[in-house]
Amino acid sequence: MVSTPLPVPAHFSQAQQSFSLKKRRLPFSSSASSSSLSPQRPLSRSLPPRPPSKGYPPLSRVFPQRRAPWTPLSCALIKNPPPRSLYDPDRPQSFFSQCFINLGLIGRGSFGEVYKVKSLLDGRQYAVKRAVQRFRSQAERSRSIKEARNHERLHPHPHILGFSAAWEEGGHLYIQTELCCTSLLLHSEDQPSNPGEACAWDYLCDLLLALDHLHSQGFAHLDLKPANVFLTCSRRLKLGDFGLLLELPGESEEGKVEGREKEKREKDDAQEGDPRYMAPELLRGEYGPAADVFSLGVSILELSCNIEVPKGGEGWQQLRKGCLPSEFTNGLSPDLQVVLRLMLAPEPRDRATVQQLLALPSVRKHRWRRQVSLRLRESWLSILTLTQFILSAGWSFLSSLNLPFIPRCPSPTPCTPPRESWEREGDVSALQHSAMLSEPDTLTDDPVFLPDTLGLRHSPTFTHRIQARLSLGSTSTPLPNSSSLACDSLSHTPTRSLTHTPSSIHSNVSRHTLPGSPSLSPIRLGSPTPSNRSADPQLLSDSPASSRSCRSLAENEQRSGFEPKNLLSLFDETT
Ligand SMILES: Nc1ncnc2c1ncn2[C@@H]1O[C@H](COP(=O)(O)OP(=O)(O)OP(=O)(O)O)[C@@H](O)[C@H]1O
Repeated sequence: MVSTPLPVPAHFSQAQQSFSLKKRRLPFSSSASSSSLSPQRPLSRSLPPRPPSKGYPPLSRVFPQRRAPWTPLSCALIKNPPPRSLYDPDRPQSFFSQCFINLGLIGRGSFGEVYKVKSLLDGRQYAVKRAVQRFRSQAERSRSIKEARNHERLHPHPHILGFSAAWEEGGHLYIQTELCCTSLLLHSEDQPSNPGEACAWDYLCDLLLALDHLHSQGFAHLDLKPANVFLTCSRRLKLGDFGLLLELPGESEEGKVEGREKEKREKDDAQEGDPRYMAPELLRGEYGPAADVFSLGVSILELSCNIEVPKGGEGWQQLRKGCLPSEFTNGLSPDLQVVLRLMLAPEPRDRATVQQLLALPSVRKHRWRRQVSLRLRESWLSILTLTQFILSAGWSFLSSLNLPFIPRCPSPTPCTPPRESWEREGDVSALQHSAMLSEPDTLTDDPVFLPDTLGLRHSPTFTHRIQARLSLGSTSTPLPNSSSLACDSLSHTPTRSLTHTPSSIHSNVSRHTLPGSPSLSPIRLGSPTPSNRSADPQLLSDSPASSRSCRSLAENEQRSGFEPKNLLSLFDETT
């Protein structure tokens, strides 16, 4: 009997037809300038476009707007709010500005921006994901809260991204999690060559342990893919992004009935994950832990064979019928091929469970090796960090003694930076200045969240979701550049529409300014009124206050060691 091909969702229509070798990410500098939004990139990382906005809270131009209050969303934060000495709601600064030092933007996804921060509560570094869009409906708000609460409910595990807190402020959702180095997708694309089978076994062992923990707690992830897996500095894998997490029905009879109702509600709510990693039974509405095993199988196939997995077409159908691309998998060891077949069985009941996979002799052997190498690497890293700390503490102690035989660090000689970096510096300072000079709007965004422009790494799904949104399904529309996208998604008021070119690392402009950045009081930008003249140093000379701030600006610029020289002054100096 000829089996009917599986129905293909509408958004699969622009899919790659088959398997192809993975394209390597360009070196960082060039990829930053050419931007990850290059139209040549394969259409391989998209998810269905988000539903259109159903409305937006009205803003009054007549009555002053008040910042929407800070609302803790995670249970831990509700029970233990930060002490008033750290966060005082009566102060004009946001909760984020009062409790964290923003160390910079580390990534941008379709849903939010991720910042590296230092918590002022415990002095440790975290990642804070901030939704770029305000909640547009109550349903969206409930979904986001559910994501945060579900993540919080997962007990800590060495292979699950640690959750710290979630809150809402100014209509934006914030989720504070453990800080990692990068995502598995970015890491594998950054490798100069195929990471090989040994790495694939490591990834498999870590992720099987993560899934085992998740499934034993009664959850299914439903969106497992390399972009949702993070790597720590010791190369330990952590499963993250619990946006589609599904709670499975309980074991007891009572629990089963209640669970089935809950499951039905959850399923009605459930969204589709990335089509490339999606298990075939999800299209029939059968959600369960087996779907995670299939997605893990596709991820390991992708990583071990270094291929782009198709998101539709014949290749997609074949993979869901249990046919692996032999031209790629023939190079793998028989053990890994067996494991892949067990994970990619078309029917969920034929598919191996996580427990069965963990019990396989080949997996047990690699698991043991992986544990040893992880422990060694983590111990080595701890020793390095400790040594570094002791050395720097010792050095600062010796320097404070002013001993004659301790050489002083020579102050950096000012040099003329290459032209490109002037331009970038100029862009950044323009950005910083515009942020510092603009009056903090009670409703608009906190200036700590200025858009980063260069060095910013969009999460791979971001580009394609934006493209999907822009072209509404047509791939022919060329993508705008990243700066215009940043403006598009981030500017809420005309004064904030930034027309700069991609520029350097996002910097922190809050009450916690980074060392060397000028600390100016907020002044509105716009036409040259007395209050905004400080934006232009030439206009400053006539007011004492403004000349003071100009001087401090100039001093700061000198301190930073970059002072563009013109050719005439260089000529004067030499003659
Ligand atoms: N905890 C973290 N530690 C380090 N980097 C992170 C962390 N969380 C996210 N990132 C970085 O930020 C980028 C964007 O994050 P993320 O993918 O979670 O956003 P998103 O909006 O959920 O994206 P999408 O929904 O498109 O997957 C990632 O590619 C990753 O590089």
